[in-house]
Amino acid sequence: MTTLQLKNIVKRYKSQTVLDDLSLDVADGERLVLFGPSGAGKTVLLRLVAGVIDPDEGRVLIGGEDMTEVDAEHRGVGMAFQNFALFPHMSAFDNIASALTARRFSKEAIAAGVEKVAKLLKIDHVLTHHPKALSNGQKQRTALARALVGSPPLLLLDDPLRNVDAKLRFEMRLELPRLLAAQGATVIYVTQDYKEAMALGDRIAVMFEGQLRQIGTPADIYDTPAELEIARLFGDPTINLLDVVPQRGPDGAFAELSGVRLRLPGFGPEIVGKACVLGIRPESIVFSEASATGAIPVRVEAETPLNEKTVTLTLTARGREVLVSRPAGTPGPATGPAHLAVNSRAALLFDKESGRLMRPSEPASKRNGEAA
Ligand SMILES: Nc1ncnc2c1ncn2[C@@H]1O[C@H](COP(=O)(O)OP(=O)(O)OP(=O)(O)O)[C@@H](O)[C@H]1O
Repeated sequence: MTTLQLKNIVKRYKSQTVLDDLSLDVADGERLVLFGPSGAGKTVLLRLVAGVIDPDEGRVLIGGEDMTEVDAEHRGVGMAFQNFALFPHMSAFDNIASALTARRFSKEAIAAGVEKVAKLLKIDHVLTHHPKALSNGQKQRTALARALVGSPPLLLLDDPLRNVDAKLRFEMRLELPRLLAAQGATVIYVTQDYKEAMALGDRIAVMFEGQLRQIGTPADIYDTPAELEIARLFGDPTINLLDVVPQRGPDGAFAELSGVRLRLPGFGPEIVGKACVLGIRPESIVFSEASATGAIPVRVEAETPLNEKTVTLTLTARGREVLVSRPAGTPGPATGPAHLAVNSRAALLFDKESGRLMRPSEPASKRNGEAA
């Protein structure tokens, strides 16, 4: 059963169309991450599902029932906001309990519910505190506890980790999937952080300017981003993007890098002579011997050691920057001349004009048989 269906939703504020004919299906128990830049319309979409605002056009179905005209409190939806939105005059306990009091639970049932979720979120020792006496992390957990306490079948979380420090964000990124899975709820989770999106989402819906531009598993989005803009937003260091005009060779199309031919497996005459952008993730490139087939000469400019990887900036013969990423602790070249081997099967080709990903015309099985 589909828990949530949005059908052709349009939302306008004055002359601005904030949600533009948006349709989306979220399956029962699925964790869908809504990812996109600031102003994309993510919060408006969540508020619309919650029933806090109404669409100008389109329908909102929850559990197969049309809820478009139903009030927020009767939709069975839990929501946590990025700014916590806690009641300042209430204790953490009362803030969490406020989600239940409207539903006429007994005092004992409320206390049991609040304590259970507070323990889970490790805030059971601060339940008597008012928000001003809570750290940002505790406020964030209190807001989350309030959203979780009634075990709503549909949970809407609006960038709940945005205002917490990096350490807590890291911890919560690990903890939240387990916590949300234990709840068994269907979750829509908004974030602008691609790592959070990849860690938390069964699927990621990428949103720009009120439209969903791509929906897929984290691997789908990372490996085959539908647009240049999406490719740029996923990955650290960011994907290498190089302008190329593919040419025709004896074995199919190729692009030239530092005077060396990089084959574009599966692509045919349709891309020859066309302005394209070649996308190569830094981890799809390794340093190689000068004598290796297809070795691309570069100059190593600088190296940046990060936590789990080392990133090297290189320049091609034409002065184009290419980043290479390798696991930390593995040997790399000194500054000066070096050679690169590119895994051409992992290379992506985008139409420069439209920014759309171009798909190879030959089936993958045939391409897999070719040398990289
Ligand atoms: N009540 C409102 N009145 C007028 N415009 C609004 C209103 N609420 C939202 N908007 C506009 O709708 C657009 C989308 O806003 P929204 O808050 O959904 O973006 P977002 O993707 O959640 O961004 P962020 O990640 O920064 O929270 C913005 O241009 C915003 O200015």
